[in-house]
Amino acid sequence: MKAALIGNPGVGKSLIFMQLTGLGVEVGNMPGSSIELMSGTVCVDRDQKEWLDLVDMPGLYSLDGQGEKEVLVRRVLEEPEVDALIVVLDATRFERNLYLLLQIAEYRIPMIVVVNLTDEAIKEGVSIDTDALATLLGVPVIGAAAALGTGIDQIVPAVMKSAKVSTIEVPYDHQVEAALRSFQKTMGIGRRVGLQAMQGISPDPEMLEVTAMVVEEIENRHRMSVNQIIATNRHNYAHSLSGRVLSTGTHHRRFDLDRLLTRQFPGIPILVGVILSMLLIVFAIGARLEDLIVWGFTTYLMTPIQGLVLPPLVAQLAYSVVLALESGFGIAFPYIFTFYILLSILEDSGYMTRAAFLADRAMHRLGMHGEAIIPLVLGFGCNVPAVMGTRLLSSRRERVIAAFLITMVPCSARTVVISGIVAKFVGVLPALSIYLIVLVLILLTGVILSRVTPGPQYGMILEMTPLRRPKAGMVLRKSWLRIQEFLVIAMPLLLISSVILGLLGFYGVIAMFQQAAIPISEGLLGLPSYASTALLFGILRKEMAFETLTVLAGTADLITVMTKLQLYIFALVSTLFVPCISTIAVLNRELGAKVAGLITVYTVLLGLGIGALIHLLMA
Ligand SMILES: Nc1nc2c(ncn2[C@@H]2O[C@H](COP(=O)(O)OP(=O)(O)OP(=O)(O)O)[C@@H](O)[C@H]2O)c(=O)[nH]1
Ligand SMILES: [Mg+2]
Repeated sequence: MKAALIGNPGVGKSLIFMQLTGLGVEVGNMPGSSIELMSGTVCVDRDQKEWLDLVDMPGLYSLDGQGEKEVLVRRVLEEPEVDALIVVLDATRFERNLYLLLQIAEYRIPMIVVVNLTDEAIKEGVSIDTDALATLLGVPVIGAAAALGTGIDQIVPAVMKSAKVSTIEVPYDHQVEAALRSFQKTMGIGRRVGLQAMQGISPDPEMLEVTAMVVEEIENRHRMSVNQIIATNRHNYAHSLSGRVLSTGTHHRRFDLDRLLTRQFPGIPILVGVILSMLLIVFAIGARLEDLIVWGFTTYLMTPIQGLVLPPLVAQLAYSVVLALESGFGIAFPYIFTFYILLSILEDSGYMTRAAFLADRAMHRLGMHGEAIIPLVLGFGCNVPAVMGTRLLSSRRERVIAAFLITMVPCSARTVVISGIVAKFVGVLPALSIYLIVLVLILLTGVILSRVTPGPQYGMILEMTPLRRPKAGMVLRKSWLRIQEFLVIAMPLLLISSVILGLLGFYGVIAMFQQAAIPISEGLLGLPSYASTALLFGILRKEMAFETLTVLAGTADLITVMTKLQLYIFALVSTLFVPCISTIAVLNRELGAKVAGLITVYTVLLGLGIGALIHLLMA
């Protein structure tokens, strides 16, 4: 048996999925945490070997529309394998959640309803009569608070035993109803298919042609689009249903934190403060952890290996492997993990949506909406999931712009380079100035792109998720999940490329490259010639630029072999210069080779250009 979780964004579908299957998925207090289907199994009865296949779907506000998520979810609903739906509703946004439920009911798939977030609702003085709702809908209704684990144990038994097709039906405008009846009679098509066809959603061009004529007639009479008529009917019905089951008590609002966070003042200074403190914490904690892990690696692995007498090629290979492990675990891990923890706290507290709200105006200048700030901020962690996160944006135009800007955002690996080289040897202020330069370049690039990128702009619906106290277990779990992704994607790549580059070095190919690149490294940027090799390694994983530089310079105390200006330029260029291989791969997958190629060329030119400019001005 197969069941799918469906509902608005941020209602707790992924949390319920996780609790039922024990599998880790992204849970976040911001819209669009899930963008892909995720499936797992739940053991219903061990003795009878009974299993329930469960699918977690991305959240959406409506099933109409041609967005990627809508198309994806509709496809699942049309699959004959889906035996039951678990419709998850947010008790604190009940009426709007019912709107989607009414649409889901039109698919006539057996379902159960979970009214989640009842703990939040109680705080707001809202209560929902689940029995009355069950009677109105004709399906089982479970009250739940997934974060506390209440109600979760009733879900699977209800799905297995009592899921039913809901009896609820929206009464539409009588002309729409008449049209639906005539479609049924003449073409034998059901209510849901007819409604969708009237809204232009159908795989059958003939049907669209027939419905288009009817639609035109209705629209002429109502002076309103059929989409609007249908949506209004649903809204009104959801409103009346909600009125019959929801009651509000008096609720006292304490201190209104939201007003502080979402106004230009003091919202913007707070936002800047939050981002700055995040960076400083990552610098500080990451550096401590890094010292500790690198020390361990050197003492227990590197030194013993160097002590062994091995054939040169074997020694080189062993060295490459240890180097990759060290740069993965020792250098990237401490910064990335610290960053992910902070990011998860921000997400779960609900602050991210406040940031998006504040950023909306600025984002419009860049040809995007406020919600684009979410993937952009994710980019500080790792560009790869951030580029995947652009799927939540509504148009390709926005996705292309966002992808361009995301690849410029200093990810945690670049933070490693900046903090390990500049913050450590040059100073904290110069390190922050790199972020400032990058920010200015991102803004300029955004303004230019929004002028030159063709395509329509859409309106935005940004969900203001409630402010909540993040839960430690959840934050750790999510950070761990993300770091696993990093280990799975990045570590193998790091190992392979470290070995390949080690071999290239062994056979003298790198020396040739280094020689050929002297006009750029020494001439254009004023760096030592081996810097070009370090930059080349940086394409694999950004922090490897730093690691390689140390190796080639022959000392971890870089300040003894390079000037402060050289270190600064090196860090700046490697920050801007080409996204890493994994990012290029995901850009290629998400937006095509052309966009991936353009972004790559642009960032190379930008990195070299800015580096050369600073060299010219300061040297
Ligand atoms: N207080 C409270 N918080 C909850 C409850 N259920 C979920 N949450 C929180 O709500 C946020 C959103 O949960 P998710 O499980 O990511 O929601 P989702 O429906 O999968 O969201 P999308 O994937 O964006 O559609 C997370 O911060 C959860 O911890 C609940 O019953 N009570
Ligand atoms: Mg989810």
